[in-house]
Amino acid sequence: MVKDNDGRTSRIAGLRDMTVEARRAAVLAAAGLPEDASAALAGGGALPKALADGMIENVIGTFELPLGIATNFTVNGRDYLVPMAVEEPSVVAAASYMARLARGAGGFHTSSDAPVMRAQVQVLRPADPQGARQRLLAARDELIAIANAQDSVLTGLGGGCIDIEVQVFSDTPAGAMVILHLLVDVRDAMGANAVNTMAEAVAPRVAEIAGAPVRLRILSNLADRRLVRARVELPPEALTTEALDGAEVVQGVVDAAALAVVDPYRAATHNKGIMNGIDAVVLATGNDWRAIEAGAHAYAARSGRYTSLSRWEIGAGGALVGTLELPMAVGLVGGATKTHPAAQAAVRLMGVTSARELAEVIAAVGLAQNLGALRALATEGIQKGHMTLHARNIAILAGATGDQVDRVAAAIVAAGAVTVERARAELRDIS
Ligand SMILES: CC(C)(COP(=O)([O-])OP(=O)([O-])OC[C@H]1O[C@@H](n2cnc3c(N)ncnc32)[C@H](O)[C@@H]1OP(=O)([O-])[O-])[C@@H](O)C(=O)NCCC(=O)NCCSC(=O)C[C@@](C)(O)CC(=O)[O-]
Ligand SMILES: NC(=O)C1=CN([C@@H]2O[C@H](COP(=O)(O)OP(=O)(O)OC[C@H]3O[C@@H](n4cnc5c(N)ncnc54)[C@H](OP(=O)(O)O)[C@@H]3O)[C@@H](O)[C@H]2O)C=CC1
Repeated sequence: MVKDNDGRTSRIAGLRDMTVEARRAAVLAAAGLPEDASAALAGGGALPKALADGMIENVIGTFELPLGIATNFTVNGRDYLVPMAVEEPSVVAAASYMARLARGAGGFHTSSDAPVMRAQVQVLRPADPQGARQRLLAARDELIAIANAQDSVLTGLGGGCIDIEVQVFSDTPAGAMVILHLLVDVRDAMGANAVNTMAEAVAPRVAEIAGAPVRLRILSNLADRRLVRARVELPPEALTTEALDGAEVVQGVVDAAALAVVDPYRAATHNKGIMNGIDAVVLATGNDWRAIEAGAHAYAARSGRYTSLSRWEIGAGGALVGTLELPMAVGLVGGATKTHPAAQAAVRLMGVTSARELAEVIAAVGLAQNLGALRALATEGIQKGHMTLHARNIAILAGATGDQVDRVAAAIVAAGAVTVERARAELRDIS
């Protein structure tokens, strides 16, 4: 077992072949977590009804998803076991596989901006939009002070409103508008509530200064001051398959990725593959996946044309170099991150101690997921690996239970017919 310098390891041989209980125990042991984290990760009532009732409205129960662990991740020289809540087969396997390949080449390298969010305050139809803009910019210090008076906890932690920006839209369907942005360092929070409070607090003074009414006061999910970046570099040998040498696979990945740069139809699917990994970790850690999705796709369209969030190039020595950059507004406090017991246990399992560290690991998972799909698409095609794992779902749909599931799944994969009809026939044969 390779261990990193924290004594934690993300490499657990044979994990896939264990029972669910044995896997959970192995994962907790590898993460150095005590047994008491086990119940929260096991599901089956880990989110008490009373707690759920306090989280949203009109609660009638809880809804569960499988929680899997992506293995093999090394990010900036540190090992991470990554919790992923997702319903789609082959996502966890593909991420783990690509992380295993990356691990042999130094793993993933990441960086991130300070956790700065934007809140927007919309001023409607000022008589003098440019004059209003300049008056607001001149009142920068006063507006920052009003904003920061709202959250002494945040400012005490070194965060708070750090700047303002003002933009004029002289022609909208509702006339001219001046939009003030508050730029707020939200530290370890996702930050929506924190910045919304500030936006509402500055609004009356903004209206006074601009000489016109204010309407919207809300954060922007295009968190482009809070970007995260991940990079991986794989020598061609790492990508060699039975049928293709490494250089061919590298070229195949680069070719496949190029279409997503220029074609929105392909970019949507390519980015969906990235979000397969990102959303699963965002969800497992109790974060707001709609916010992450909105930010990612708005960032992908920032030039006016929707494009790929990642880039794949051929670097020195024929290495495959992959890079990903996107907004990542995730937190370790606030929202469900501190109330949901499984989310808290997932964060402990990862061993992240800041929102930025969490964001960076998530970006590494997104890049690994993207490579998993591209490698499969550039070589054997997506159906082989994906459908093999999907076969278990099909077996269950056909009515298989217990050990019938694996037997039926193996039979329909061997027959090359991963369909419910074939699974029913196989089930009849073994019953
Ligand atoms: C599925 C694999 C990994 C099989 O690939 P394989 O070559 O059969 O795998 P393997 O059995 O040789 O195992 C290699 C490693 O993969 C992992 N692995 C392998 N199997 C398991 C498993 N059952 N449970 C847990 N981990 C698994 C595991 O890490 C293992 O190493 P180990 O740690 O064992 O030494 C491969 O075919 C693959 O990566 N396929 C791509 C799958 C994928 O991308 N799925 C996403 C869903 S499709 C989609 O929604 C997005 C898409 C595709 O449209 C995006 C786009 O178009 O860009
Ligand atoms: N468009 C969108 O995306 C929207 C999203 N939301 C929701 O907002 C929620 C997230 O808002 P968020 O502001 O993060 O949540 P919270 O308001 O729950 O948490 C943030 C607060 O936690 C306190 N805090 C304690 N320790 C820290 C620390 N280390 N770093 C930062 N803050 C700390 C701060 O002050 P204090 O203790 O004084 O509160 C801070 O204001 C999510 O549930 C999201 O779904 C809401 C509206 C819109």
